Amino acid sequence: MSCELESAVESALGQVQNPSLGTDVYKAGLVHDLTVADGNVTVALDTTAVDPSMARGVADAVVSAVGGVDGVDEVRVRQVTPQSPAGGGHPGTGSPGHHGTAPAHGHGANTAHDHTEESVEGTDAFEGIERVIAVASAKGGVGKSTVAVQLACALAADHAVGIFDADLYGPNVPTLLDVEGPVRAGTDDRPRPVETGGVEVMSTGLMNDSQPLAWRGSVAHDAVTDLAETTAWTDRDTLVLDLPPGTGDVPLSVLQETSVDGVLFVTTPFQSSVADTRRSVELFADEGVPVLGTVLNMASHTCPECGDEHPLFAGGTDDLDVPVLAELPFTDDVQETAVPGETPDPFAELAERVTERLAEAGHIDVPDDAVDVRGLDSEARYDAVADGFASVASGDPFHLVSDRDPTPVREYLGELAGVDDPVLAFQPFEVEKWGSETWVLRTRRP
Ligand SMILES: Nc1ncnc2c1ncn2[C@@H]1O[C@H](COP(=O)(O)OP(=O)(O)OP(=O)(O)O)[C@@H](O)[C@H]1O
Repeated sequence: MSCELESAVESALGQVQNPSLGTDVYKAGLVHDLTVADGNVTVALDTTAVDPSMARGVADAVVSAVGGVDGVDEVRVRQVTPQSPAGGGHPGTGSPGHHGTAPAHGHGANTAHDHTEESVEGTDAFEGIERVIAVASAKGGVGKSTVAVQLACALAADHAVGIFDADLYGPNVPTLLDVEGPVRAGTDDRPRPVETGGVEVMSTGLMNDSQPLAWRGSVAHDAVTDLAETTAWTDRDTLVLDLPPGTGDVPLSVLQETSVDGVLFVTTPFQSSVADTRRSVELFADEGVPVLGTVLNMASHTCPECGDEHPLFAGGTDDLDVPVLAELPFTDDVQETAVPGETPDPFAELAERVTERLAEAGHIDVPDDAVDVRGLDSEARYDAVADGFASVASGDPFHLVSDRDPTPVREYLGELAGVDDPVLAFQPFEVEKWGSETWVLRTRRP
């Protein structure tokens, strides 16, 4: 460990203001632990005392400030609570409470600088996987895991599919697919998924009691994102993510910290379930996660005697603002073990609808004058941002479309605007993720 680097990092942390407490994050005691090793910096940050609306901004500012220190290659911010162990991540990996890329100091359209955005990388749990589809539900027991597993099996007919069970407390994906652990680690110490019929499966339900789950002591969302990040998938193009039910901390942080292209909600048509789903859909949409649609599960039952179809729940779906992609009957087929590539009809159709909706979600709703830096190299990105920003008057909106998390660009915008504290100056500063490679930033020129 280099002492110079460590003290440079500390002094960068001293520059990050905590707007709630009116002092820097270091003095405010928010930094619980700091590890600097070969250019990799991990900051254990407790933002529980910070106004929740600003906590994310503080974490972003830490990534930005530390990422700007010469010699820093990667910055991770691990969110900790006063009770959680600062170093409670998976051994050797660290758990990514928040991560991000950060630009270096002094970058500018005309500045030749080696330390560009590309040289400072965060880790993305599902990096390299073309499309990640999350399956969520407002309530438990509505068939979310069943739909997730059947969807994965249907997509496996044409794709290399993985399924990740993010339900720490009720992991039932292994049971539905009839697979067992234990999970084995490769030479790189990363857990290998278990495979069935070409589908790769990872779940805490595959771990047996004797396996040293260091992350058991960690907060739940860290445990899940940690496992997501370390799992050694093999060349998957599609990943189905079975979220825990509800809209608590765990599903939300999993969505925030992974590259999810779209979420599918599962509900029964029962009135209160639909009403809860509507609220959950709004919440997820507020988080910037594209909601693909809903599945109405156990909608009807076909009488084996007379062959007539009977609705199972009273109520409708008028309340839902998102399309219903499938109505699934209550059938015994669904209760049988799911087999990759051999899926009951309604799920094959659902897979097609989901694929269509994913393509539609690629459409981005931004004004024509938004600056689009997707696909540009580092220098061209800075040029495009500088040009676009120059044409924006003080108080007017500025929109940026990027193929990576644009949060660190705030520092650069701050330089362009000549403000001392970009976190305070750029309000609002909203980053919305539209897909695994599309982010939209909405802010105003101070
Ligand atoms: N369409 C269906 N027809 C018949 N049985 C179904 C159907 N959908 C789900 N089930 C059954 O309902 C039970 C609950 O399903 P599942 O475990 O998928 O729900 P869940 O929403 O994931 O629950 P939780 O998240 O609370 O664990 C399972 O026994 C499953 O086989």
